[in-house]
Amino acid sequence: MYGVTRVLGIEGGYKGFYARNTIPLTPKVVNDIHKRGGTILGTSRGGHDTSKIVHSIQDRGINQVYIIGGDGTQKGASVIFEEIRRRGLKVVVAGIPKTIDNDIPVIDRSFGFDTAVEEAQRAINAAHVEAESVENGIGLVKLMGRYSGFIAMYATLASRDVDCCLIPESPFYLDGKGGLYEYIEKQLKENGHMVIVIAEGAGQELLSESMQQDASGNKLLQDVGLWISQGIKDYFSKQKKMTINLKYIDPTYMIRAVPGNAADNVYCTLLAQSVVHGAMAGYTGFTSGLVNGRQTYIPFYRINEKQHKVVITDRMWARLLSSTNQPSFISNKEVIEDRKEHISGEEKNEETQLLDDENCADVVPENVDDSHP
Ligand SMILES: Nc1ncnc2c1ncn2[C@@H]1O[C@H](COP(=O)(O)OP(=O)(O)OP(=O)(O)O)[C@@H](O)[C@H]1O
Ligand SMILES: O=P(O)(O)OC[C@H]1O[C@](O)(CO)[C@@H](O)[C@@H]1O
Repeated sequence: MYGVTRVLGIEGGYKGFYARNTIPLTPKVVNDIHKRGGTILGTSRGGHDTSKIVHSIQDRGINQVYIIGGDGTQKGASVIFEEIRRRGLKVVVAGIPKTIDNDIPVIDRSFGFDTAVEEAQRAINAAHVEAESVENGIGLVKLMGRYSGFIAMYATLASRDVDCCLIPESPFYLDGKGGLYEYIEKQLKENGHMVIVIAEGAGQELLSESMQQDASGNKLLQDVGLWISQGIKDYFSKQKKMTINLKYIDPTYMIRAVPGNAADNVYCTLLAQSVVHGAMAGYTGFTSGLVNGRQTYIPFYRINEKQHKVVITDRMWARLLSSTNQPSFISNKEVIEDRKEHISGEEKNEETQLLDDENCADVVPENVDDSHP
């Protein structure tokens, strides 16, 4: 359509700009890539040397740069865009939101998220089958989500087999009234089994603090799945003298490695075509994505101004609580504070904009435990 004859793929993430060869991306090379998981270009963490990257873009005579990845990648793209602008180069920089975590703000969802939620169903289903087959069975599934629990929340909502979903945004506690152990005991007594989903970033404040970071500067997390498995086993064997059968499933990399599903493949086509149209129309410094179902170009500064996280005082989390019947682990006071924070000024999010304040009673979810300090 635009008469482009040369498209280069940069290998291995940002460091590939200055450390490795390029791959010519011809129609033949990319023809079947949507049927494979992973990336034919390779990926890496760290290695964002802005000056070297922009030198390499200049040296190679590249005039449009399309950068595919998660929230960190979009930040890196923005820094490249600023440097290109500073040098006065005529080079477009555009971002494509691709991450299973769905932690990129503004847009409806990132490419890969839908697939991850779908694939997580298989693990949750396995956990349910295993838990149901034994006496006092607990199926525990760990899902990805370092800082945001979208995969865990949506996988839980989709499955309906989950009795408790733990995410980074919703602090929880183990012992005492309204705690996780009490809830597990109740579920086992009532149903004989239960399924727990935990996002990898959940409850990290309860584990010993890790100071380590990966090459991109992301905090290296402790394995919360192993930790909580051990905690539950110890609690029931030592404190309750009760036999439980806990099966822990960690499908995280298996989920990330699958090819995109149909919905994600359609979304990917839409993102790819739109981002090229945007660049060809002369836009730069933007990420392409759906907002309220409409294709948009969002300036990097808007994409990168905050982290996208589950808002636990919004309706989606309330829907989850009422679907699992788990304790909310938060007090009325915390809910009200949190709502104030999220409803203030222009920060009103899409969910809360559906009703004006005057249409709302002072609603606090019924299942909020008011008794815990
Ligand atoms: N603030 C930043 N400035 C420049 N580069 C950054 C910044 N944050 C991250 N990057 C770079 O972006 C790349 C990807 O970042 P990161 O490893 O955090 O993954 P991501 O894009 O968030 O995707 P995911 O976490 O979903 O795998 C890395 O090369 C990292 O160095
Ligand atoms: O172990 P790795 O390859 O650094 O990736 C783990 C991280 O990648 C992500 O899946 C995003 O791709 C995060 O949810 C997770 O914390």
